[in-house]
Amino acid sequence: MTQTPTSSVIQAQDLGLTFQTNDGPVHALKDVTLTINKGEFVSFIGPSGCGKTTFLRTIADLEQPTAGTLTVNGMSPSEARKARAYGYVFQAAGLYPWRTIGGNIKLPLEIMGFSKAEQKERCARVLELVELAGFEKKFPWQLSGGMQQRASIARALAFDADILLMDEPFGALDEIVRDRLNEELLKLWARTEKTIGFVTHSIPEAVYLSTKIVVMSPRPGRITDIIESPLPKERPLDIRDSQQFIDIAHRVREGLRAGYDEAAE
Ligand SMILES: Nc1ncnc2c1ncn2[C@@H]1O[C@H](COP(=O)(O)OP(=O)(O)OP(=O)(O)O)[C@@H](O)[C@H]1O
Repeated sequence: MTQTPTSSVIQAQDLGLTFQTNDGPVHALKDVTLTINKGEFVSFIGPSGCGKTTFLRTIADLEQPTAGTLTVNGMSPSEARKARAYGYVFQAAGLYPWRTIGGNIKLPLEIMGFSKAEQKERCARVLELVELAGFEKKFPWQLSGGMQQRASIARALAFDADILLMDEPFGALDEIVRDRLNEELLKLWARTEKTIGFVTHSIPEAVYLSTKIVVMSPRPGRITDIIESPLPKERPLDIRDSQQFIDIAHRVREGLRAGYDEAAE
């Protein structure tokens, strides 16, 4: 088998972000050094307030770092945003209720000035990818929560950016739907070869999905462990019963506990 050379897509070096608030400075990120390579699926896990969302938002140029350096595809986050380097999926599906699913997916494409024909073609393609073909004319309220979240993923995929940033996209869904979407997301990742940054609170979700798991802890928000997953790329759901899976989950839990202990000191 030939090994594809790894190239770094996101590179953070000693990255810091301190918010100045009325209650004093909040160190949302401190000394974050991380490389995300092309085609990796990287999860960020940690307790509330450890800076997971802030890190994703900094990559997306929605927050400005106060220390260190960050590059996305070799560019500054602002240049990468202008080059439409990524799609972003938020915690809530965030679909406009007065627009159909197709209308929601086409909206950013409209704003970007894609032709009607191109919008139609892209919309059909991404709906197919998330297995929602045939739902283009439905309104969000006619879809289940899981389907709405898939539509929101389709909208993020419509730009065809190489990087997909996902902030707890399945957090509000029940476990059975979440399992199914996790499986579908892995298939989608394998088909599209995107680089994915994924925020979660769930240890099984992080271990099941990721090639790399970044464990974080709060006050200040920092990385306590980076785990390269030895699991194969092809992952049936029952891989979660394997010893290898249990061992990785154990290491994530240990990393989380270490972060808690340090923060309490
Ligand atoms: N705009 C802001 N102004 C001030 N403080 C902020 C701002 N955004 C985030 N913070 C603070 O920065 C820290 C990190 O927040 P962040 O939302 O990144 O954490 P998180 O790990 O994503 O948490 P959660 O799991 O609850 O979403 C928190 O203490 C939060 O209160």
